[in-house]
Amino acid sequence: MLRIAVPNKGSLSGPAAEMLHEAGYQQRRESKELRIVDPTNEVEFFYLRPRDIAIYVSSGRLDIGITGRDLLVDSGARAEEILPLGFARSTFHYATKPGTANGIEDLAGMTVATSYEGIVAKHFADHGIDASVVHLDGAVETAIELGVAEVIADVVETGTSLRNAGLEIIGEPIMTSEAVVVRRTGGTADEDAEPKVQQFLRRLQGVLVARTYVMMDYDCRVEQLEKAVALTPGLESPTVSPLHNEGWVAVRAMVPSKNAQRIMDDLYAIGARAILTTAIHACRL
Ligand SMILES: Nc1ncnc2c1ncn2[C@@H]1O[C@H](COP(=O)(O)OP(=O)(O)OP(=O)(O)O)[C@@H](O)[C@H]1O
Ligand SMILES: O=P(O)(O)OC[C@H]1O[C@H](OP(=O)(O)OP(=O)(O)O)[C@H](O)[C@@H]1O
Ligand SMILES: [Mg+2]
Repeated sequence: MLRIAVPNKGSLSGPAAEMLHEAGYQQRRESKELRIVDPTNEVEFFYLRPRDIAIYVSSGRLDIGITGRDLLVDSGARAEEILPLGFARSTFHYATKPGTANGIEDLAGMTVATSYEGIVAKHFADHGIDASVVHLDGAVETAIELGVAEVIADVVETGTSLRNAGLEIIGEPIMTSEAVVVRRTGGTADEDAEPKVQQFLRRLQGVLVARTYVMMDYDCRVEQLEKAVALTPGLESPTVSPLHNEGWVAVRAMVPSKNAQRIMDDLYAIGARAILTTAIHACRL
């Protein structure tokens, strides 16, 4: 049975459960459940604090887990990212009151409040900056107003929390993050679990593709086929089938959903007709 760690709370928890559900896995019915077995898929899910997940996985007690890249790095655990999942995207920044510092070199000698001590300590060490770090559990934006620190280092998503606290970002992002699948560094603890891990990853990749692509069908004149195929090259190559009316073909190809409307316009402009897009619910590439 594959043993998988899943976030039990916070920004990662809902989207992770949704993705697992779309991939065909049973999920918990109620937020107090900390462990469930999905017998059909031979998987056991452990609902854990996202911050602890890399630590469990590195210990070898659990095969893989879903957590944030920033939380993985912050933990310092011997675990590695094997698949980015495209949700819970964020950046990690230093921020302070305007006029306090212009760049990270000005942070020397200052006190930085953060919930991500591991990331900040490493960043300072890499840049040879000598500054103090104060660990706070959350709401770190308030630390400056209350005099606990001169600078904060925190997750930024929309920037609303920084703006509300009257803070501005200093320097480039320390890192960019999103949800990721992690396993123990150097391979899954239990070698026999490897084929099941690969199957799990294929299912999640299938969900990612289904979320980012649509299927496009259209009819076009044979003379326009090469131009049309250039607009819709598909992943390998589009399917082209004859139509009953001579001189016409039907074409089918996957296209990135964010470009679908523009491609439909371009196809129409070269004479394609009956252009349809349909959602992909699941796939294996
Ligand atoms: N707006 C956001 N706030 C916090 N974390 C976010 C946000 N957007 C994405 N994330 C990501 O979610 C993960 C943090 O999740 P975690 O559950 O530890 O904190 P949280 O969502 O702030 O929950 P809480 O603080 O309520 O426990 C990190 O990987 C972080 O990059
Ligand atoms: O850029 P934004 O869209 O404002 O999002 C970022 C904010 O969201 C998180 O806080 P959260 O609400 O999780 O509270 P916390 O600080 O107590 O964890 C994070 O710590 C930032 O404060
Ligand atoms: Mg938070």
